Amino acid sequence: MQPSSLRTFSPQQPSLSTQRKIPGPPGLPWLGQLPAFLRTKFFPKQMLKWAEEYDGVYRMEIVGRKYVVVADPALMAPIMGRGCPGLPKSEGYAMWDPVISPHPGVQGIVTVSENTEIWRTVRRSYGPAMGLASLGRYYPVILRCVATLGDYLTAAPSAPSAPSTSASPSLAATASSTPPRPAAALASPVRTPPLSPPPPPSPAGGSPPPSLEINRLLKSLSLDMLGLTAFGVDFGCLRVPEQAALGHNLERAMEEAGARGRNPARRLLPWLFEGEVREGQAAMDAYHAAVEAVWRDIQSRGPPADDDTSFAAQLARLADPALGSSALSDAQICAEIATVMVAGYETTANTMTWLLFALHAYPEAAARLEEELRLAGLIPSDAELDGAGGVGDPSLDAFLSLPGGHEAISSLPYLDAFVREGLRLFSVAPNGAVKRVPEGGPPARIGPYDVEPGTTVWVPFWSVHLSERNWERPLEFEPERWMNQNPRTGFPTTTTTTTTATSRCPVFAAVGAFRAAAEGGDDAAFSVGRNASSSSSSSSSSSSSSGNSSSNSSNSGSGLSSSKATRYMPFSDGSRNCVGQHLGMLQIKVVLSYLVSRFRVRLDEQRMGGVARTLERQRVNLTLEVAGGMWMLLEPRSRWG
Ligand code: HEM
Repeated sequence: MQPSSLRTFSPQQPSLSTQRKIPGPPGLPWLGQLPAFLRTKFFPKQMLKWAEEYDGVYRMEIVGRKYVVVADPALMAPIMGRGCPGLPKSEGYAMWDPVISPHPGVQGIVTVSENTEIWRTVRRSYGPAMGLASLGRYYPVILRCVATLGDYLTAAPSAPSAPSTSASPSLAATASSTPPRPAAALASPVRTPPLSPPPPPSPAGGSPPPSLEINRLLKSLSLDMLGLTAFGVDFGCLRVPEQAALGHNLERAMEEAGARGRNPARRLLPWLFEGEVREGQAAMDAYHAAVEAVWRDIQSRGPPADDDTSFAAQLARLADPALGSSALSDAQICAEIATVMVAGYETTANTMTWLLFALHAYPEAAARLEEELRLAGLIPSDAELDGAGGVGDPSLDAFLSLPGGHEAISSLPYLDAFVREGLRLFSVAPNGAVKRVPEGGPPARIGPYDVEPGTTVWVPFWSVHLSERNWERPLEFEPERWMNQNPRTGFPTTTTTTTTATSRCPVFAAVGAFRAAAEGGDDAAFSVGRNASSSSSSSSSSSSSSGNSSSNSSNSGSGLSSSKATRYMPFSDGSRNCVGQHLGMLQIKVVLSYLVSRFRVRLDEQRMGGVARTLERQRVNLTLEVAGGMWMLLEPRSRWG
């Protein structure tokens, strides 16, 4: 089947169809497709199979609940809220609330269903802290963290939070303007973290590097980066093993909340589950204590300076009593801190993990990336390594002396393509976005369909990113495909050949007409019934509210410039897209390029059973990970590491 970007559809006005006309897999009465979900080990694959079978839109029912699943790029806008308010999020997100806050009813911006006034206020305030213009302030902090990981991996003296005793003379220059705070009492350890011990120093040309569970290390790195960039707090997860308990508590808390969401008996009859629920609750309590400690730390700094638009400063402003009734309470601010940690922790760490895996699994792409980094001067030459005389970190120096700094790194074309392709093939949020058509209102119009109130509308990113109807060779890792693709929509930046769609029935013909309209940017095709005449949250729905102005403007110059179709949404899309996407991308690019600069990265084939076996071990709680961790060998490029 051809990718939809290559199709032409007749632009006839489609006739509306009811939800019942949407095809879907057979299911049992009331249970619906539940047995199929329970049978499958990795349900994103099952959903992808159905997306292929039913041409991108299908209907499901699970325990009496109605779902419409959409993987068709042309139908996304009215769901996600691109150029229109979009649908509210499913109330199902509330299952994560016990992690976000110990206070019933207090939510963070990621779980709140409607785009409420608080959501708008918070989101708007994050703009200056998380937008592209703010990235410069975070770059040295990110470098500091990744250099600490590099030192840890080579068992060199770890890069401390006090730059003066740094292993690298140039690390001192990376001190941020806001000095990081020590993390005393932040972690409240509940579980002992099984961090891989640092490998013993390897003599030059000596024995092969030891195997390391890299995902755990990258999770610690991710928390350290979040702590320093977002809150100005040094969690020290990489340096101080006990501090890594913060990540463990967060994961355990998420696991417990997920288990309670799937099985309400766990909440109602906790004694049935022996110590598990108690242990899960203890992890949640410890996590909340850590979050409160972060907030106390931010408060202890006093009112932020006028020109301070850091994330911590913006949080402090949200709580300013001068805002009167609009000021957020301590509980609400803590919920926002907890939210940002939930949202930015595993997503970033697991993406970095899959990208390191990609270096091994796709050696040609890895070689091209290495070549680009070498040409940019980011992989020190042998002469530079020898000249370093074993002092400091030549890789870090190369990054620090790169003209253009973080902007130069962000715009390396192959690195960008490599990361984007990784975010597609290893969709770290495979479940995607889950929305709903509100009860008691009109149906939502999605493409040619009227979708009934009370229906859950599910956009699984795994299906969107890996469907054969959306992409050519979707299961191949081809960074090259990004060389002429709009980074936001995933569609080619030049108009390409077109073919005729196969229409299996009149409903599909109607869908086809909507696709044509989507690719032509016909707004009329995207009105969502319930909101067509409402302006309720439209003012805040554009990504500019998060300072993501470049996201929208990146369409310009594209052959699909006015298009609302999108087949690429690792950071979601529309009004509820990711606030931290620019920061996340920068972290990922710096970490990946730094590790390539300093190490040769290989999978521990023996332990992981090879590339295919590793892929078979993909699993998902909230994010895509590998069961049992990712064991890898990182061989220093030189004896200095
Ligand atoms: C590779 C890294 C990341 C990926 C792939 C990612 C992906 C996503 C996705 C898919 C959503 C939408 C979730 C949903 O609607 O169910 C989201 C929302 C969000 N993300 Fe990220 N994220 C990443 C990093 C970060 C970072 C580093 C931060 C913060 C520092 C962050 C903060 C948020 C917040 C606050 C939201 C909620 C926005 C709202 O609902 O208005 N994310 N992210």
